[in-house]
Amino acid sequence: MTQPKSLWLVGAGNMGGAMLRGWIAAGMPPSAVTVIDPGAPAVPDGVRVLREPAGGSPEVLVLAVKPQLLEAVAPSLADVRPALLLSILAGVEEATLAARIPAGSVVRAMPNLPVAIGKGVTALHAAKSTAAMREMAQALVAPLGRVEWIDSETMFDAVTALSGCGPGFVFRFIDALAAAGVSLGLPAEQAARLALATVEGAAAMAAGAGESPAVLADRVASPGGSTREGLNVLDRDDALQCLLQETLAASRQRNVELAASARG
Ligand SMILES: NC(=O)C1=CN([C@@H]2O[C@H](COP(=O)(O)OP(=O)(O)OC[C@H]3O[C@@H](n4cnc5c(N)ncnc54)[C@H](O)[C@@H]3O)[C@@H](O)[C@H]2O)C=CC1
Ligand SMILES: O=C(O)[C@@H]1CCC=N1
Repeated sequence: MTQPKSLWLVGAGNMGGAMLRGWIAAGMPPSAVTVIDPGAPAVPDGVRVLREPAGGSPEVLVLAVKPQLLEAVAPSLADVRPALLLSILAGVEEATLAARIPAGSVVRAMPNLPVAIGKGVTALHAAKSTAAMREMAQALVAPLGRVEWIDSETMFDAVTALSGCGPGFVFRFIDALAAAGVSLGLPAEQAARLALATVEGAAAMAAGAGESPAVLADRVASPGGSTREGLNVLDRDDALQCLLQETLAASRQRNVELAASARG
């Protein structure tokens, strides 16, 4: 990996912390990283933690605070001149970021929580970045899992809804699968183990298979069998499809609102 000489992580909560764990596990030297977070988060050994910037500029600044905090945080970064600003703020556009933080290049990123274990997805977009800083951004997130460049920033809110928020929806599905098992009489703890292992195995199989998930689903559903009966419930009036469309549309709409309020 092309290591940045210095990286500031502004905000090391759930997502910033997950990226930091992923980077350190992938071999980034802790001494290259400074976390700036007044919440005094727990960080890997050797990572410096400051409550606020204390002068100087890093090569890479990763912005990982809540989108609603951009206005409050930006003044403390007004004199910081990173070569690359990598923002993971949901909804907040590159132009909004560039107007507040004087970085050489701005790259927008949308990671998801499994980056902590190197199994995440990170979407990237950069309208005005130099090629070198695009490469730096890509090299930075590559050890965290899959990387996808998004052609148009207008698609970023949709990507955020799908892969950024997606783990939340999958975690909820695992719980719902287990609860449905409990409703059939299974003990709760056993149902939870069965649901989790089933999703883990099915996802790993789908990731490694040459066939689509639709073909794999048909392979589970032997004609006249019980899986088909269950799939008929999910497919009736496109019930599952409609539910997920509504789910992603609601998430995307929230990102649109966050972008509008960050624009000011
Ligand atoms: N949680 C997730 O799965 C994902 C989150 N994101 C984005 O990541 C960003 C952070 O979200 P979470 O980590 O979930 O939130 P969080 O609330 O867990 O973390 C935010 C962190 O910012 C810190 N903070 C507050 N004020 C600060 C300041 N003035 N300077 C520096 N740090 C400050 C807090 O102490 C906290 O540690 C958001 O913009 C969100 O859109 C993006 C993809 C996925
Ligand atoms: O829900 C949130 O605010 C963030 C954005 C993407 C995933 N989590």
